[in-house]
Amino acid sequence: MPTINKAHIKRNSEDKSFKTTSNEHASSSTNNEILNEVIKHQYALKSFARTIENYEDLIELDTKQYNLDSLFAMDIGGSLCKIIFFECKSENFENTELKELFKSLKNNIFSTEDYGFSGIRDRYKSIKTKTGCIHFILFETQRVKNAVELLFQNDIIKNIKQISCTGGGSYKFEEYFREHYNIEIKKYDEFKSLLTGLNALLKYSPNESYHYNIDKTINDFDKPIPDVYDNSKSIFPYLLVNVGSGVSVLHVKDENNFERVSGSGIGGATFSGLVNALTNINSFDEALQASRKGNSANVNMLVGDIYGGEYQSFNLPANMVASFFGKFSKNDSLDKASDADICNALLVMITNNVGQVAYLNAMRYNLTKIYFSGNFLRSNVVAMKALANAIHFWSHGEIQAHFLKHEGYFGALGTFFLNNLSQYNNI
Ligand SMILES: Nc1ncnc2c1ncn2[C@@H]1O[C@H](COP(=O)(O)OP(=O)(O)OP(=O)(O)O)[C@@H](O)[C@H]1O
Ligand SMILES: CC(C)(CO)[C@@H](O)C(=O)NCCC(=O)O
Repeated sequence: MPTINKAHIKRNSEDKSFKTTSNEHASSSTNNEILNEVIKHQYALKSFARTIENYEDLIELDTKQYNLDSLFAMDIGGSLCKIIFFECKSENFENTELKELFKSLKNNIFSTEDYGFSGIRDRYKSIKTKTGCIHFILFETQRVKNAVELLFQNDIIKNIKQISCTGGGSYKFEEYFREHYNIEIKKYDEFKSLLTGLNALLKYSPNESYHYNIDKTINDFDKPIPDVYDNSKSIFPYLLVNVGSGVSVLHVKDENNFERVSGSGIGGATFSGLVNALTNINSFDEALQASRKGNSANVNMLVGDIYGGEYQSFNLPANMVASFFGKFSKNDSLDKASDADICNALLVMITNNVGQVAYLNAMRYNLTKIYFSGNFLRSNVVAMKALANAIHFWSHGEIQAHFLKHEGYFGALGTFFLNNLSQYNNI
């Protein structure tokens, strides 16, 4: 078995164009660029999906029954733990002790937008409902234990008896929650939750989904364009491609009818894992930013490297990737690649693979609409545009790629709805 010579790459990364060798060495200008890009994307989505409307079908939470348990829902995945916090009105608590605890919980959560090493509250994603506001928080799954302690102080934990939860971690951490906090995990299936959250927002929250205009001659090529729905038409059927740690592909036929038709083990954690193994970069956002500066031709074997130019008979241009990371098969090429080149090649490789799996499954089930969810696409504009272009190109414009403001939060949101909304009580 060949071993990846990470140390070799790291040792030789000194003279490369992108010099981020660790978090502490990242220059402030790099950090600013990351921030700018993320803020620009978030700013564009700011006005999307801010409320839940059209309540005829979506019955509101029963305001008389609030307790601290029902305000939370979690989705503990392979990489990230997503948490929903529902901020109801404090007068909904009849019990004075609970009312006070709720106030201190709110103070704790809203005193900051960053919790510990990895926790983030996505302020621009919060959604107003008739009786309160839904907030979205995430942590790295490896820090889920700290997350509980940071969010809920001791006196609050004692008053939480049960938390609704989905994702693999609802099984993996069940015992831990019981033993350490005396909290029971109420489990919900991850795909049922994912679709409950997604369908609710597609139907009731204006502009949850958006697309990119793939015509580069149009000025707003760079901007996410909100999808406009005709309320008299069904949102079904569609293909959902969830790019989390791994990739799951769901054929969604209608509200209560879906099938997991495909998947791929080449997903978000593959990206993060290989960035970690091959470079000195150790955060997802930094890797995305680095990928923008990289030249993957230092890493990938191109058609031109094999043919000396294009492969004319079959229309394969010289700059087309013949084999991702193919140049690494020659030892001396390792020295020529920077961390940024590697990040770029990895991002494109994984995105291309996701795109192909998505396109082929859409063809297989004759679907013209693909939604992409999951945190691999979190502020990942490069990947989203690449997916939009690839799907358009391969399908000759017949299939459109759609993206979602709440990217990786639908599982947690669906769990929150399933646990609280009476319309789902019979499920
Ligand atoms: N701040 C971040 N920290 C770590 N990974 C991030 C971050 N932001 C985005 N990601 C990417 O998102 C991926 C996880 O996505 P998501 O939260 O949808 O999946 P998951 O629920 O953890 O995984 P699964 O559903 O497969 O169990 C990571 O593997 C990484 O590629
Ligand atoms: C295992 C799950 C479902 C956990 O969310 C996900 O990571 C996934 O779909 N992985 C890909 C598995 C496959 O190759 O089909």
